[in-house]
Amino acid sequence: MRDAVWTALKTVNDPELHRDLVSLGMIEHAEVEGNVAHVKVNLTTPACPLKGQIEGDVRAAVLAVPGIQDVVVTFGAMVRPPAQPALPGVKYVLLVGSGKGGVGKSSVAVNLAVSLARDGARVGLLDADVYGPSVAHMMGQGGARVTANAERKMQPIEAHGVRFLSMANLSPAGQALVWRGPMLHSAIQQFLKDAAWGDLDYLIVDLPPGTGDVQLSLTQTVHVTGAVLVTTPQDVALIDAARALDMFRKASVPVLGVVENMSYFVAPDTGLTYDIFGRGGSRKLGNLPLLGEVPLDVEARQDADRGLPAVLAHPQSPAAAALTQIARNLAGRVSVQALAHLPEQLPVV
Ligand SMILES: Nc1ncnc2c1ncn2[C@@H]1O[C@H](COP(=O)(O)OP(=O)(O)OP(=O)(O)O)[C@@H](O)[C@H]1O
Repeated sequence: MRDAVWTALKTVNDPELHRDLVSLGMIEHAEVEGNVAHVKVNLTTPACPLKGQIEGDVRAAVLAVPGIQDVVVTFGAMVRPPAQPALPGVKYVLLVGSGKGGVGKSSVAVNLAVSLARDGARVGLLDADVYGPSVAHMMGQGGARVTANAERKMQPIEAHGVRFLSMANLSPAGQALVWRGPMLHSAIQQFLKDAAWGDLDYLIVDLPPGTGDVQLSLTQTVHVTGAVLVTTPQDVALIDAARALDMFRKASVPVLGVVENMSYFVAPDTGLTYDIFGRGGSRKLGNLPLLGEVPLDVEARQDADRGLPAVLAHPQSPAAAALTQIARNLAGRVSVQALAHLPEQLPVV
């Protein structure tokens, strides 16, 4: 019966990778006790967006095996290392960029990082928005100071399950940075290479808005896995987003998808929906996967101001639910991209 269960599992495909779970090395074990099958599936990311579907497909396939009365499906997860790690110990570097300022790029970066960590991934967050570093405040750590460890490396600050570094925790509050390109380049290098990030599945990088020195520095310093483009749906934002898209393409950074922020607003008193900036506008950016639409949300803004990311403070709110799903969709896209060129048979992890 055990063999029949394995044969049944070979008919279940990962919905995104379009290959069966056995050849993908995702079945950690499949045993039969009496008439109950116990199957452990090792996902390619703890933030798997299709866990429910995989569970349903496994159950259906195994229950079809004659003699099996019940199936217990458990899950583990290990983010597979890419062929080329981004940095020593860091599997994937994901840039969060925008064309225009103020479209919610930092809010998205913070909530993506916290959401992936909540799902069980090891996550770092680098605030590379050196001119307007807001990540520290949004993480509730505006007053914290970065220290050096025994090896004289910068020690990331830990908050909400995420390790992060921001210029805001290095320079005195309220002081402007007046830096030229080469200084910025070395600051970014230090943040990436002279910091004790430890082992990370994902390092999320909040870029400054627009197309400039920092973006270039980053793509020259590490192997970037991909970028997420945040935009609001109105034409003036989309024009700048298209420019950012072009920059990523020229730097050979794959754009993993678009987040449409401030997509719509649901009035709390009437429940009526208002498309203030023109919902769905980000589809004009062409054939990019839409990772999700985040509504305008007063609570999410208040949460950001008091340093508690919305996915933690109000996880059930529509904005937080959208951000959680976006984080999972992104993790799914990273797995797909990383595992796109698979050998025929992968070892079980
Ligand atoms: N969906 C949303 N609903 C309500 N407020 C939001 C939403 N997204 C972002 N905000 C608020 O809008 C403001 C700007 O957001 P944020 O700082 O994330 O933008 P940004 O694109 O990173 O800006 P910058 O150009 O400074 O880098 C913040 O006060 C944030 O809390």
